[in-house]
Amino acid sequence: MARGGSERRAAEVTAEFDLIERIRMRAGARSDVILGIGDDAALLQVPAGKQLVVAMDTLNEGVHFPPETMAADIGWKSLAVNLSDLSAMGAQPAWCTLSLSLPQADRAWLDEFLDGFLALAASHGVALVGGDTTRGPLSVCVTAHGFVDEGRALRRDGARPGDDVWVSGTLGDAAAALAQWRDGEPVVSALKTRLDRPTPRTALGLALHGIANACIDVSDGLLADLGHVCRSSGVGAEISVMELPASDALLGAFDEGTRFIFQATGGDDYELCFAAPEHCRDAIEAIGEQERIRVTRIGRIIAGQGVRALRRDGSPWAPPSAGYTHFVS
Ligand SMILES: Nc1ncnc2c1ncn2[C@@H]1O[C@H](COP(=O)(O)OP(=O)(O)OP(=O)(O)O)[C@@H](O)[C@H]1O
Ligand SMILES: Cc1ncc(C[n+]2csc(CCOP(=O)(O)O)c2C)c(N)n1
Ligand SMILES: [Mg+2]
Repeated sequence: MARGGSERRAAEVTAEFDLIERIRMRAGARSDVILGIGDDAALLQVPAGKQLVVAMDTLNEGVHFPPETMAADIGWKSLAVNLSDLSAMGAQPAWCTLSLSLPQADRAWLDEFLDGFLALAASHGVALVGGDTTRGPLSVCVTAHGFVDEGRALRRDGARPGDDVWVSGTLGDAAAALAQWRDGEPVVSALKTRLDRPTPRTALGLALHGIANACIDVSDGLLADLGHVCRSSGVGAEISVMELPASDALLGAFDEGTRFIFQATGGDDYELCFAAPEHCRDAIEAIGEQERIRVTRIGRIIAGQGVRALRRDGSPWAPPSAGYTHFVS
């Protein structure tokens, strides 16, 4: 029998607090969380001599992930993209908040979501300190908070002509997985993992202090994101499309022309792109070995403006777009 308005509202109130309680029970603890989930706001202790670094990113169903994405993967990715922003600032992550908009109070979905979210949080020592739970189309908004030594953050505005341009890991896997999904093809599992479970490059970001002059994480696409660094720094850049690092899975699944588009413009990579002086080359290679992460020199910063992508013979390579942009159909 259909329930009346006040009875239905009462059931929804119970459901909301039931969900919040399930989150609170698993949120993780840190000694610098004075007051976590349960009051009007969280109370957090920033260490002396540190600056607080704050990032926020949202994932919307159908925009940031395909509707059939597993709840645990949505959980992982929603935190990963935020930790990726902190890594690009060279920050040590500490806390996060989670705003969940859910079509219905589905406990099983929430538990799986938390499995992914909290596995990544625990691996980075991050405590979930608050959030918001509402009904609406599936949307996940996370903030991540971390620390840097005063004045030491890696920023977008410090690249200088003559710097090398580097990128971590490999590029294009996530975009390739998305293309296979869109085309209704079976998605190669190594590519799908890169789309669903990006790895924040936290240790690399921390190790780049005193080395990188500028840094950004690649979310919209390499050319678009390097473009942000160039604009902020008042410089230009040249990159060699041939030098862009590719995974074996990508090399095995796509021809060169398609692969270059994914790598240079596809986005969803969550690798770090950074500018560093030439004399830091050995140090950067050593960091890559120590952190067991591939680091590849893909070009250089030049005077001027804009990012130019070049083919092997030095001729310009022009992709259909530089990267992902919201509100463009
Ligand atoms: N609605 C908003 N209100 C205030 N600041 C915003 C808003 N949207 C974006 N910003 C700010 O604009 C800057 C650029 O944000 P943007 O989302 O483009 O970068 P990003 O989060 O690093 O990239 P991506 O979202 O692709 O991962 C950031 O400083 C961000 O905090
Ligand atoms: C279903 C589906 N369609 C498209 C994409 C690709 N995509 C969406 S947003 C974005 C940039 C980063 O987002 P933001 O700038 O909002 O942080 C990218 C590369 C996807 N992942 N899933
Ligand atoms: Mg953003």
